[in-house]
Amino acid sequence: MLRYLTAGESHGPSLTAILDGIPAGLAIDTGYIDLQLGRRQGGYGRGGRMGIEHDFVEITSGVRGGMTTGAPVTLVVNNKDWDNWCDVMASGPNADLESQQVTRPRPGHADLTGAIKYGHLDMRNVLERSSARETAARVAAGSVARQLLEELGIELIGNVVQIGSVKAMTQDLNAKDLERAVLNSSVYCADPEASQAMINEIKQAKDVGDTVGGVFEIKVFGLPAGLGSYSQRDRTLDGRLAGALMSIQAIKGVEVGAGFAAAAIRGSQLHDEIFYDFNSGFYRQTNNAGGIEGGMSNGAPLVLRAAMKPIPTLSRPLYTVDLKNKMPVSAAVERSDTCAVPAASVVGEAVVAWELAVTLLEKFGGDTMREIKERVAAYRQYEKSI
Ligand SMILES: Cc1cc2nc3c(=O)[nH]c(=O)nc-3n(C[C@H](O)[C@H](O)[C@H](O)COP(=O)(O)O)c2cc1C
Ligand SMILES: C=C(O[C@@H]1CC(C(=O)O)=C[C@@H](OP(=O)(O)O)[C@H]1O)C(=O)O
Repeated sequence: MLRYLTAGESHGPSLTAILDGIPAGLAIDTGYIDLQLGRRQGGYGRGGRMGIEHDFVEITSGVRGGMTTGAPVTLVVNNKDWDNWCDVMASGPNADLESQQVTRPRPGHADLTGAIKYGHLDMRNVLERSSARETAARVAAGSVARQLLEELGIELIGNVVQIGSVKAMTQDLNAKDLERAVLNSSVYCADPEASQAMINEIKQAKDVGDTVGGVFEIKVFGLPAGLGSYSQRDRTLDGRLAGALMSIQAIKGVEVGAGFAAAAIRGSQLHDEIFYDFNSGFYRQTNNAGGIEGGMSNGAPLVLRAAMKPIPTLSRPLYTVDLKNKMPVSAAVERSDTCAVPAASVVGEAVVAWELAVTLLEKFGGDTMREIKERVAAYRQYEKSI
């Protein structure tokens, strides 16, 4: 069974992910993990914190000589900002709990409900863990899963398709060309014209002390048919991927394939007709299903979209109520991002990669990469020959 946990506060010393169930014999390239961590820090619209951090991974267990051993893999990403926060964040009795106390909850953030739930007056105790800083650990974990998938010929890439009201044109590209186009854009959008308009949209929001959200699309190429299952509801691939994407901070909607648009068209226009080729097996000429039918991958590329709301911390803050005296005040203003949709797209890639690795190991089992590769290769032959 493949699973992981993360721990760590936004301004604490570090973030940690413990990955359990990673098969032995997987080559781990820390440079690859660092590349993904760097992408997550980037994207036009990020705030001052990203100028402080320079994320890279340290592996403290489960890997020897660049190969996984089958033992739990521990990944650590240090917070450089800790140096500026160690007095406030110290775990001992001498911590300076007063100076950075947060008592003015930000509408749209976890502050108020977290304070009620965990019984805090100082909402620093909430925001430290609810912060999307935690997604650095998730990207590190997802990058390990992604290396496993890549060894099996499965590739994925996130593409920002909307920022505020600016939408990109559909890009029907193969995995490599899509990745190239995304990496070329400072908002991680494969459509160069839309990229520039998206940057302007973010600038305009920032100029008036506001924030902006958007939509990213994750495409996965090279999946075998049959990951996930219809046999129990908690095993459906679409349910699990939607859950993974919705678990990212500020994600408020997920679509698979035609998604919400499917509700407005007839079945005859929507469903992907099935064809057969004697060399390559079953295929479809359209992909409105987004690569999932009956809770299982159907062999076509996966197409998932996630909608992100605008960042809750505004430099022209909204009204709120001070927890100390219940008087109306402006919400706390923390240093903040204006738009983090490009970063969220990299987090989306990571959580999707992880979930796919889980379902893949569920189907094929195996404690070593050799076993898994043999089983996947045999299954791919079977898929073609059926
Ligand atoms: C990559 C990323 C960066 C984020 N940056 C900020 C930020 O700088 N300021 C902020 O208030 N919220 C930021 N958020 C969003 C909050 O973390 C999120 O809205 C909050 O945790 C409440 O969760 P919810 O929106 O899912 O309800 C970011 C989210 C992501 C995914
Ligand atoms: C630190 C990261 O994102 C943070 C997410 C975040 C939030 O409230 O979610 C608030 C900001 O933190 P700070 O208050 O330290 O500037 C972002 O910078 C990161 O992505 O690595």
